[in-house]
Amino acid sequence: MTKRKLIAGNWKMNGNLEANDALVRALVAGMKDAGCDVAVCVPAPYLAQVQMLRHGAKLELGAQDVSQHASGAYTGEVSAAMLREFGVRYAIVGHSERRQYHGETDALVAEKAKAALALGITPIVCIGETLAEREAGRTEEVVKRQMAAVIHVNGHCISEIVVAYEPVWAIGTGRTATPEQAQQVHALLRKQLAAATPQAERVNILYGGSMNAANAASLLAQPDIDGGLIGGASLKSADFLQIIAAASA
Ligand SMILES: O=C[C@H](O)COP(=O)(O)O
Repeated sequence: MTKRKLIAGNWKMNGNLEANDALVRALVAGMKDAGCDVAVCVPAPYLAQVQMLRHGAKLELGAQDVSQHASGAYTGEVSAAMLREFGVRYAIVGHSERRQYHGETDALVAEKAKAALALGITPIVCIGETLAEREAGRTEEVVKRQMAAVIHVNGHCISEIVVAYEPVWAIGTGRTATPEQAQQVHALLRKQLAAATPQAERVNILYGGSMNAANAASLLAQPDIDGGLIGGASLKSADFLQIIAAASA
């Protein structure tokens, strides 16, 4: 049986009550026949709103981050248990924007993935090299290091995660990795997972970085690209629905 692809929207710090309402209603109406899994990762204050709007639909709910701590004096943090109360199925961890602007390290990202898994939330673990790292020929070394940290901490349940390969130079820039460039890294990650678990084929490895309605089909046709983590294009229902359609084909 072929694995279902996963299309996850990452709204980042965008949205408001009115715009979210229109977007989610359009998605729920337009994705009735989706042949892939679909999620939207929304800002924490809107989890309750989107949970209510998606009621009864196949649209899954995701968070954009999760604390590595279970509870306690950690001002500003949101725990996996809290996310669970709002029906959250996925939590992005280690997005490059959090690594870059919030100093998140490989070790912290691995702990966040562990905290999510402990509460039955699937972490979408983001990894990817910067432009400088790619140009220095360090792509393989960087993505392997980021992946290894997550495998090290989550060894026995590593097949339960989702991986998102997001080359930093492709995020929000309109400069997409070619299908071949992305496939090359995805294959490498699959191999690394296979060394850690006999169930590496189960793991959805998503591509992220300027994926849009026009380029989704060619990226998703690659053997190791099992879906997408979509930023900008997930804010427009028509574009996001076209990507969902491409992943359903
Ligand atoms: O999480 C999503 C990625 O950062 C991709 O964002 P983008 O589709 O706007 O390039």
